[in-house]
Amino acid sequence: MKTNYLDELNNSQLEAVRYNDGPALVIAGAGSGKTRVLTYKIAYLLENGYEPWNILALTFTNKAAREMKDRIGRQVGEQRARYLWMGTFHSVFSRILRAEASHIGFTSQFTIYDTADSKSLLRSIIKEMGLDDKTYKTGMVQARISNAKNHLVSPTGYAANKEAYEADVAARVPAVRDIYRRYWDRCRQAGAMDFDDLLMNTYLLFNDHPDVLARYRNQFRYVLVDEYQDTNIAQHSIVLQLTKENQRVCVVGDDAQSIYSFRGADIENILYFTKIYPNTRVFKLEQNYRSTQTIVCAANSLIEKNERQIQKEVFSEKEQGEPIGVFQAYSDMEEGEIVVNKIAELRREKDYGYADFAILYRTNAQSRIFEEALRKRTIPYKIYGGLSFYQRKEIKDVIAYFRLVVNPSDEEAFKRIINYPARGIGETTVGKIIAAATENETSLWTVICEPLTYGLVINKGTHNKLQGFRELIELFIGTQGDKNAYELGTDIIRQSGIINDVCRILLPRI
Ligand SMILES: Nc1ncnc2c1ncn2[C@@H]1O[C@H](COP(=O)(O)OP(=O)(O)OP(=O)(O)O)[C@@H](O)[C@H]1O
Repeated sequence: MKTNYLDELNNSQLEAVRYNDGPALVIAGAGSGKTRVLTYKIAYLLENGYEPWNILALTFTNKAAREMKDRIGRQVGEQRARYLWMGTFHSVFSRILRAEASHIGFTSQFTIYDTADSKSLLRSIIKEMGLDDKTYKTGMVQARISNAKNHLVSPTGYAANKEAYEADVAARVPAVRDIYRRYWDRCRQAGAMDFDDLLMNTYLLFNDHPDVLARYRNQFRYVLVDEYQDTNIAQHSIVLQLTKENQRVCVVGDDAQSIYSFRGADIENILYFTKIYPNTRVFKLEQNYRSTQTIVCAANSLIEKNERQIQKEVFSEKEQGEPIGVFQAYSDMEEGEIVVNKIAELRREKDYGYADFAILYRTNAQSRIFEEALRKRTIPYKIYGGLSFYQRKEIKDVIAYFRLVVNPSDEEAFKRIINYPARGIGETTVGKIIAAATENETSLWTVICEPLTYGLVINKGTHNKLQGFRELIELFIGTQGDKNAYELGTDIIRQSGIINDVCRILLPRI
C-alpha cells in the first residue's frame, strides 16, 4: 500500500533522502534507519524523474536487495521496481560481464568458480608445480591471490611488485607469484572467473573499453551503495569509474561497523570519501530506534575507543532497559548450559516465547555445543547460515554436470564429475589429461575430445571410458536447446547414473 513515506522519516533521514544534487555520504549508526533511508531515497528518485533502469543500488547480500526491492515495489508499484538494477556487487557485475564478455576474451557462458572450486584448482597447481603443500597451504595462497585481486593487481603487476615479492619471501612462500600466474591462465582456459575476478574484470572492462564504460555511465544516472565501509579497493574503484563524471552517488555506511578488513575491505574508503568527492554532503543518522539506552551506551563506550573514526553521537530515546549481564564460564560446555538455563529461566519468569531469543556465536563450529544444550532441554531451535543447499555434495555434483554442458572448458566441473559416478577413470589418467592441457594451454575437455592430437598416452580401455564420458556430455549439450533446466536436470541425474548411486546409498542392503 502506498503511504506518505516522507512522514516516516526524522529530519536527518529526510534531508538524506531529498538531497540528490551531488555526492552524498550517509553515516548511519546501527539501527538508525539506514535501510529505510536507502529504500525511500530510491522511491523518491523514481518519483522525481528517474527511470528504474537508471538507478543502480549495490548491497552486500541478495537478501537485503530482495527486501529493499519488495519495499520499493509496495511504494511505487512492482512493475516499476522490477526494472531497478539492484543486487550485490557480484550479482550485478556478473550480469554486466555476461553481456560484455566478448570484450575481455570470455564467452557469456563463463563459469563462476566458488571458493571450493578455486581451492581445488590451487591444490592441483601446487601439486603440479612440485611445491610442498604444507608450506603452500591452499587457504593461504588463495588469500594472497584474492588480496592482490581486490587491490586490482594482476599476475604481471604482482610479479613486478617488489613489496609483494619481499612479503612472500619473508613468509617463505616465494612461488606465490608463479602460482598466481598459473591460476590466472588456468581460469581463463577454463572460461571461468572466481568471485574476485567478477570485480577485477569489471574494473578492467570499464578501464580498457571507454565506449562500454560510457554506455553504463549513461545508463546509471544514480548509484547507491550500502555498507560502504566494507567495500574493497576494486569495488570502490568501479563505483568511482561509474560516477566520477556525473557525481550522482550516495553511499551509506558506518565506519564503526566495518567487519571485513580481513578480506580487503578498506575503512579508508569511507573516511576519504569526502576527499575523493570534494563536494560531498555528509548526513549523520544518530538516533537508534532498535535498542534500549543501556545497549546504545555500552556500544558507544566501546566505539569511542576506536583510534580513527567519524565523530557521531548515537542515542536512543527508548527506555533505559535492563542492565547487560556478563557471565564467565570455565568451558564451552558450561557456556552452553548457562545460556540455555538463562533462556529457560526467562521463559518461566517473564513468559517469553522461544522466538524471543537469539544466540549469536562467532563461528559455525560453535553451534554444536549450544545445540546439544538446547536438545537436552528439548528447546526447539533454528540454525541460520549453516550448510547451504548449494554446498551439499549431491547438489554440487548435479550442478557440475550443468556447468560442463554450458561451458565444457570448466576445469573444476570436469574434475568433479569425470569419475562420478564411478566409471573407472582414475587419478593417474586425470593427471595426464591435466598435464596435456597445461602443456598445450587448452582445456581438459579439448584434450579428451582429441586425445591423439594432444599426445595423451592411455590404454584402449581408458580411451573407451573417456569416450563414453564425452558422448554422455555431448548428448546433454545436443539436447539442452530443446529442454528446460528441469528436464535437462532429470536427464542428467538418470543418464549419468547419479540417481542410482544416491539410491544405492540410501537403500537398505539386503
Ligand atoms: N524515523 C523513524 N521513526 C521510527 N522508527 C524508525 C525510523 N527510522 C527507522 N526506524 C525503525 O528502526 C529500525 C531500524 O531501521 P533499519 O532496519 O532501517 O536500520 P538500519 O540502520 O538499516 O540497521 P542496521 O544497519 O543496524 O541493520 C526499524 O525497525 C525501523 O522501522
